[in-house]
Amino acid sequence: MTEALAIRGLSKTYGTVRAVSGISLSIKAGERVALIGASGSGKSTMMRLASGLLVGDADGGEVRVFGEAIQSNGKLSGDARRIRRRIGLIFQKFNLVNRMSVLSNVLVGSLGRISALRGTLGMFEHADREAAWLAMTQVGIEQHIYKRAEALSGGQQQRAAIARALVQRAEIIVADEPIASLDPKSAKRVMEILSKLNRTQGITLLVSLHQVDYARAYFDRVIAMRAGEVVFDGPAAKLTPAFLTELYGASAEELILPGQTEATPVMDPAIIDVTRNHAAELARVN
Ligand SMILES: Nc1ncnc2c1ncn2[C@@H]1O[C@H](COP(=O)(O)OP(=O)(O)OP(=O)(O)O)[C@@H](O)[C@H]1O
Repeated sequence: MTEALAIRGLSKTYGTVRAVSGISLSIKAGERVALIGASGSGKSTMMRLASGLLVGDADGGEVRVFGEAIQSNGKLSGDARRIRRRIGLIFQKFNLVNRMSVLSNVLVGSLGRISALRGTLGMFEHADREAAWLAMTQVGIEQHIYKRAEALSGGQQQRAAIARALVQRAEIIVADEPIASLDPKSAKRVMEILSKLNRTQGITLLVSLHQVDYARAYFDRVIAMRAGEVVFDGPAAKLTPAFLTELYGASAEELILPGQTEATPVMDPAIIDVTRNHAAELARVN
């Protein structure tokens, strides 16, 4: 089976903090993989490295997306932008441009495919708009098409972000704590949509979660991180409370008891960069 994501010997150090330490893993096309770990275990860093939003240390690590190196030896590939189009990025804080319509936000997904001129003039073709409409119906937000993104609930905004990834024709969705800011009902809906996209369209999923219950309910395979390393990679069913306590000691509580440690909604520089790019692209097309 095709390898969607191949990570070999990847590390990332911030000053004296070893955020990711020599990770190697492989995710096959069509797999759904949850990434769990206590706060600070390296999940976000790993996902940014995997998506080419961040480069690893210059000591031999490599990330391949569908066979193409997006980064190696601490350097981003010259083709990183093109390769990254195969990855749909979903963040905890949705990353929509608030003052733009839901439609415009979803159409951003097609910007990588159309010419710069058409993008600049906002000349989306009928097919682009149709794809945006279809994606919005798939996630159930078509009735909000002309509303500003900021007028939507958190769950609806996250679904708009998923629709944008669909318009982008993402083959793998890398979602960094996509449900951490949502109420349980909205969280369940988002997880069901991601799961359905995996089943019906074969979209590969790599999703980080704070709550192991969701990992067990929606994923076949779970990768658990601790202090920058992979400490478990196997079936979700194995993650019993006793096993989690063995892996994490007292920190297991934040994974076992949902809602105990809501992640702080701080935007980091990489995410701000992505938002800025979307905003600049949207400003050009509107
Ligand atoms: N930009 C940065 N500068 C310095 N240190 C960082 C930076 N980003 C992450 N770190 C550190 O790297 C380690 C891993 O952080 P990371 O955000 O990847 O963990 P996480 O598992 O995603 O945590 P959380 O669940 O709280 O989001 C932590 O010790 C963190 O403080």
